[in-house]
Formats: sequence, structure tokens, C-alpha cells
Amino acid sequence: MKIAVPKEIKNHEYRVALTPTGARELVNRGHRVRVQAGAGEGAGFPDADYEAAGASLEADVAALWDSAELILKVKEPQPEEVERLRKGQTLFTYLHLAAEEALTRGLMKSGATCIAYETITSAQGGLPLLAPMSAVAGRMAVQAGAHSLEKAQGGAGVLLPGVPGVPPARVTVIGGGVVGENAARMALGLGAEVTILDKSLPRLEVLDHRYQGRLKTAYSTADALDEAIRDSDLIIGAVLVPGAAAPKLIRREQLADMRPGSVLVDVAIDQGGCFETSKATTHAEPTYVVDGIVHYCVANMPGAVARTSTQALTNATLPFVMALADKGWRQALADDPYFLPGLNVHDGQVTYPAVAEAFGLESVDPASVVK
Ligand SMILES: NC(=O)C1=CN([C@@H]2O[C@H](COP(=O)(O)OP(=O)(O)OC[C@H]3O[C@@H](n4cnc5c(N)ncnc54)[C@H](O)[C@@H]3O)[C@@H](O)[C@H]2O)C=CC1
Ligand SMILES: CC(=O)C(=O)O
Ligand SMILES: [Mg+2]
Repeated sequence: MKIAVPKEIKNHEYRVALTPTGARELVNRGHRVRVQAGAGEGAGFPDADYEAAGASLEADVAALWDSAELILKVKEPQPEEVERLRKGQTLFTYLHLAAEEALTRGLMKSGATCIAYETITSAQGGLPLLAPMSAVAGRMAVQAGAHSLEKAQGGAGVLLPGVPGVPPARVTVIGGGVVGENAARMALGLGAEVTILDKSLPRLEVLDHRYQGRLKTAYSTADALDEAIRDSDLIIGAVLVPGAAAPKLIRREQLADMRPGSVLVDVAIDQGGCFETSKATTHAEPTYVVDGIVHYCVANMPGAVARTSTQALTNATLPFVMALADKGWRQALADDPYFLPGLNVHDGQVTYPAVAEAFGLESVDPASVVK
């Protein structure tokens, strides 16, 4: 199969969808891999390493996209990339469509087959192609929050661990999944006082057991959120309803109940964000202040630690990439009921119910598409 790996063009996105190691695996199976010149540089993978792995380099972006049957990316396609996509091509990347109507409609118009990393499931539960980046983003959320609490960033001037004689800061994490647990681990490690809110009691039980009293857990209700808003120096938004737009859990008027200079880090921003006042920011300008509260809402947090993230992402994606390349998208999805929910758009139609619902579109059963 003809496979293309473009250089990512989102603001400060340095990850790449395939490492030279991954390229070698595909080439060894008889596939033709073309990598855009410079695509791996930001993650520390020079062009020469791809050539040594048997891939070819392409400097002309239009030619790269045009020649491909399968396009591997990291971030959702930007408008100029959507323009390049066409019927007959398969796109495999993060899409987060429920947060982006224009992108959804653009992909429908392209006629291409679009498979999202973040909606693929597994027999063990969870979202195996989201999890590695959620681990990165969860850990980074505490670094970002700690930095945002500094005065120069508009923060209250609070040090997360405190010092002897001064109590630690209070951190609340809303959503105790992969992002939430990784954020909590980091915050605990720094000595903060940490509470996790979740709607899932079984999940809270697991966390309670695992952290043996060092981590407080609370069932996520309006009252629990009110309390968190009043008491927290840092709130991390880490909820997910798979494939759907994030629920808005803190409204603008509630910011008045927070201490001035407190910080909201909205990791769920890639699904639209879980705070009413969240709007996506970039690594170039990650924060802004609303009503005295610092907001950090970067939608591609792992892009900032591209080396770690690229290796973690491609460890998870490679088996799926190999299945797509070896069997073609239709057979690969038909053979694997956990891969099938990755299909979000095919030939002008939405095939993921939560995305269709978000925009009042009709949803087609993916199983009927791969028959
Ligand atoms: N901004 C970025 O760069 C990145 C963002 N993300 C995003 O972070 C979000 C979280 O991802 P994961 O932790 O992997 O998901 P997950 O599925 O592991 O965890 C989500 C948790 O949220 C809980 N939840 C759902 N509704 C809730 C509510 N109303 N109140 C409290 N808890 C609720 C669920 O029970 C679940 O435990 C996703 O939107 C994901 O796309 C992930 C990686 C990078
Ligand atoms: C999950 C996601 O959106 C990211 O890693 O950028
Ligand atoms: Mg996004």
C-alpha cells in the first residue's frame, strides 16, 4: 500500500505519525512509505533515519498527499489538509469531530474514509490509542497548572507543595480516567492536596484502593463541584464521554466563587472543553484570564514533548497501521470489532453516532459499511 506521512502543521505541533522504526516494519511488509521531508525533525527523527529504514522522502506536499492511499497523521486535518483529501483515500489520525462541525462537514465533502484514533476501543475497556497521549497530557496538566499559578502568568502566586509551615495548594481533578489519574499522580508527587471527582463509582473505588488514602475521591455532583470551585487553587478538567462533546461543568458566573488567580486547566478542550469559558489555545499563547481566573486550554498538549509523545503514540498505533496497510481499511475494520468504532466518516456519511448527534446529522452503522 502507498502510505504517506505528512509533516504536522498545527501550531507548535512537533509530533510525527510514524517513527523510522515503524516505517521499517511497514517497508518490510512490502508497503511503500513516503515521508514529507523534515516531518520527524521536531521529534528528533532526522530524514536520514527514514531513508535508512527504507522510506522515501518527498518535499512536495501536494505530491505526497496526492500519491497516497493511506495517510497517517497526528492531529485533526487543518483546512488546507482537508482540501487535499479525496475519495478513495484513508485518513488515520486524531479527529475529535464532535467539537468541530466545519471539520466534520469538510471530511464528509472529501469523500475519504476517516478513522479516528480516539474512538478505537479494546477488549480490556478504555481507549488504547487515546490513552498514551492522555497519560502525557495528564502529567503535563500539573506542570502547566503550577506554572500558571505563578504571579507572572496572572496566577495567585501559590506554590503547589507549599513549604514547611505553609499548607500545600488544593488541586481538584474532574474526571478520574487516564488524564485524571496521571494528573493526580503528578500533583500528589509534588505534595499538593488532591481530590478527584468522577461520575463512575467503580472508577473511584479503583483510585481509592490504588492511592491508599493519599488521594481524596468525590462523586461528581453539582454540590461537589461547588465545593471544588470555592476551595481549589487549581482545577483540571479531564472528563470524557467518548466521541461526544464534553459536558460544560463550570459556568462563567461560578468563576466569581473562585479565589482570584486560581487556575483552570481544560485538558478536555479537544472535545470542546468542560468549562463554559474555555476556548482552545496554542502552545504559542497557552493561557488567558477571564474574571481573574487563569485558563490553560491547549488542545495538543503532547505536541510540546514531541519526542516522548511520538514514541508513545506510535507504540500504540503501529499494530492498527499494519492492519490497515496489510488488509485495506474495509477488511481490517471488519476483522476487529474494537477497531470498527474508529470509523467516523466514510464516503460523505458520518459513521459515529455521537458525532452525528452533535450536529443533527444521520449516522450510518459502520458495520454496514464494511460488509
Ligand atoms: N488537550 C490535549 O492535548 C489532550 C486532551 N485529551 C483529552 O482529555 C480528555 C480525557 O481523556 P481520558 O482521560 O483519556 O478519558 P477517560 O475515558 O480515560 O476518562 C474520562 C473520565 O471522565 C469521567 N466523566 C465523564 N463525565 C463526567 C462528569 N460529568 N463528571 C465527572 N467525571 C466524568 C468518566 O467516568 C471517566 O472516568 C478527553 O477529552 C481527551 O481527548 C487527551 C490527550 C491530550
Ligand atoms: C489526544 C490529542 O488530541 C492529542 O494528543 O493531541
Ligand atoms: Mg483538536
